Amino acid sequence: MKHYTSIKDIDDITIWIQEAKALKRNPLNYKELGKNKTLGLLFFNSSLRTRLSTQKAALNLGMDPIVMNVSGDAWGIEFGDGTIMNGNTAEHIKEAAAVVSQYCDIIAVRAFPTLTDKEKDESEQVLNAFVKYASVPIVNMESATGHPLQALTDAITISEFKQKDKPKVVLSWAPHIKALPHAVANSFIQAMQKMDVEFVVTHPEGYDLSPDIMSNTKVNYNQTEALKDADFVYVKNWSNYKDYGKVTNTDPNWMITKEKIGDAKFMHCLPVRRNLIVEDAVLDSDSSIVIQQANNRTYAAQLVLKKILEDL
Ligand SMILES: NCCC[C@H](NC(=O)CCC(=O)O)C(=O)O
Ligand SMILES: NC(=O)OP(=O)(O)O
Repeated sequence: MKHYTSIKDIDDITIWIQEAKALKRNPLNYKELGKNKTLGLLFFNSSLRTRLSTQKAALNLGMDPIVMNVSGDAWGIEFGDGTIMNGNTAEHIKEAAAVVSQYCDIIAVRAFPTLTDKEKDESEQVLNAFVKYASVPIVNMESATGHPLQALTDAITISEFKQKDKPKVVLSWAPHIKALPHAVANSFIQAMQKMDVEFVVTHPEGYDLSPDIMSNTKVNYNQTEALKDADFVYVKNWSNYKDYGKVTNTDPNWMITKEKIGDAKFMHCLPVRRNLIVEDAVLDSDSSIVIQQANNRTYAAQLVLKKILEDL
């Protein structure tokens, strides 16, 4: 594999899940594979899990990770083509990506959307500029429209915890005070489309996600109906997609409660705001598998890095 930028880079999710589980059983089996190889992690946004689990994955493979908070610490990077750079940006992505490529064998990038410029976000300006101007493979650590390391993690976690061949998985929107990206929901939907699951998405009317992502995925605007007989309830807030990046609904009735999820397992990518997205009673119960889910971030990242290293 060259780059890992979206769920579309997964050729066979069933095989990938088996491979990730094998890495989890023996995480140090490929300690020689990444020897003397450097992974550069570039963060334009905050992170706890991605930052640590991707480094952990690299270390398990014998790689040397180096990390930079690009926003704030680096020079402001210009992404526009032909821009007269007399504003706040000091160097162009053409130089920045070419330079970093000389220090790193693989570059991983986190760059959230603007949530104000839909066209720019959907063009994946930052991620695609790295793909275009870097001379080494690029890994998406959450971009404007996708979080494929998270969604691979989620697929592995569902496979581990499922009690039946074809579990029912529900993606439910939940309220939040801030405008959040669509990336986690987008990639989760794309991963579930590749899995053998009964899948339904529930959210308030008007909060429909991109039709390109949804394709013919089932939507039910009635959360109670959607959650019926669920085995996994995956919860995520996202801002309005049509009224782009706006928070047009904060209805607390969409919060996930113990009563609502019943016997289902609760999943969330984290960080999660307690008693806004989900009540304490869920997170503090055995229904919640968010900690085990976050653990799998390491093995999802390790599998992706292993596949790229093998093709270097
Ligand atoms: N990487 C996992 C989620 C990252 C981001 N969440 C956030 O920004 C939450 C921030 C807050 O709760 O203030 C998102 O939704 O895409
Ligand atoms: N789930 C996730 O990506 O967490 P971080 O934002 O903390 O990396």
